[in-house]
Amino acid sequence: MPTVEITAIRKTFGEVLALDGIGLTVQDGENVAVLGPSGSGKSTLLRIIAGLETPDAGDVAFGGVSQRGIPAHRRDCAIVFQQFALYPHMTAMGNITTGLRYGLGLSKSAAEARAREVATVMRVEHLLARKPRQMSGGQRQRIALARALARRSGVVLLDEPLSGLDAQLHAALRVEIAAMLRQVGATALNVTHDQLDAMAMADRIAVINEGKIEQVGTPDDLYDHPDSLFVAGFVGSPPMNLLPVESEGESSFDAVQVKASESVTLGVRAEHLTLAEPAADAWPVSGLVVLVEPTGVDRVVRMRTDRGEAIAIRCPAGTATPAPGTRITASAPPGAVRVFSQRTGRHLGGLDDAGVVVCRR
Ligand SMILES: Nc1ncnc2c1ncn2[C@@H]1O[C@H](COP(=O)(O)OP(=O)(O)OP(=O)(O)O)[C@@H](O)[C@H]1O
Repeated sequence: MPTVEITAIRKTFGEVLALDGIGLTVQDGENVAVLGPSGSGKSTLLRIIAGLETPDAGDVAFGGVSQRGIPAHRRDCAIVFQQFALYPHMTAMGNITTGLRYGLGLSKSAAEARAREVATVMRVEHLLARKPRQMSGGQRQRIALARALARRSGVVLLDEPLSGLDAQLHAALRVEIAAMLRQVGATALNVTHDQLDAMAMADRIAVINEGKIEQVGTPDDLYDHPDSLFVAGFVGSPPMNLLPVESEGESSFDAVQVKASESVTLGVRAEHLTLAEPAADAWPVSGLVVLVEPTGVDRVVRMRTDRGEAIAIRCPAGTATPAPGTRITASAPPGAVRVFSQRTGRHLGGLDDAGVVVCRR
């Protein structure tokens, strides 16, 4: 399967700069999620890779071959859109085979054999004689995916393939799609605004914001080592707790003095805060309990500090949790705290790096 190389892609729509120098390489057989908020440029990037949109600058290459000037229907890629876009008057079999017959030039019997093969893998054989209106949303999406995979393209592009499905189906199909892509070995790009989908499905995630890539990494990289405030606040559920501090100022961590040449923000994950008796070197942060959310696996205690920051603390299930309105103190091991520049939004590397000193008062 081809490697997809995206180099310095720029795209404007009139005044709007949709993509601002995007570079990304997806390895042979790898599944990369492009994760970002609405309007960040995800769909535009996918459409450029598919050849449905032309970039102002930059290039897309499949397996080392530039796709410049190659029309969408001649590129070795299949795309699954958010809207399933099945032909309503055709059966599922017709929907899968049409492209194979008229796009790839397969005979009717060869196209139908291939459709049956992929339908078996997708467990939708029993739906082949049905028309879209006779299927549920999840079934229609499986057929749309089967249609894309039946092309046996080297590159599979998915644009929010799970949106509009109910929560249970969404979670089930997420697992199936990821397994299916692995099975066919396709090089896949999967656009989503849902970080749980990205974390669950992808080998690596490219986080995109305002037309630029913020960070590319494995789900664990992004979670444990966010390069920017944007990634820290976007990846993870709950997202990283963020505590702004003016330069030479005090933070909501009671025991902590920050000495920095610029204003910084301290970040700490909910599971690194504990309500248990703090270790001697731990950093305490106090506030009022707003809400306790049982998640089944554990409980998330929502607290508001005296400075007004919203803090989430993950507590093991079965432990006693404080009632709303109670004043509590949580604490974090200093090593779990990340420091970000407020000016650039970037991670400053470590507590003592880049002119930032964070120490006990
Ligand atoms: N055909 C177009 N004409 C004008 N502006 C466009 C066009 N397509 C996209 N844009 C603009 O480009 C930016 C990126 O849009 P894009 O659809 O790629 O974002 P997205 O991240 O996929 O968003 P969503 O998750 O809401 O689909 C947005 O500001 C959008 O308004």
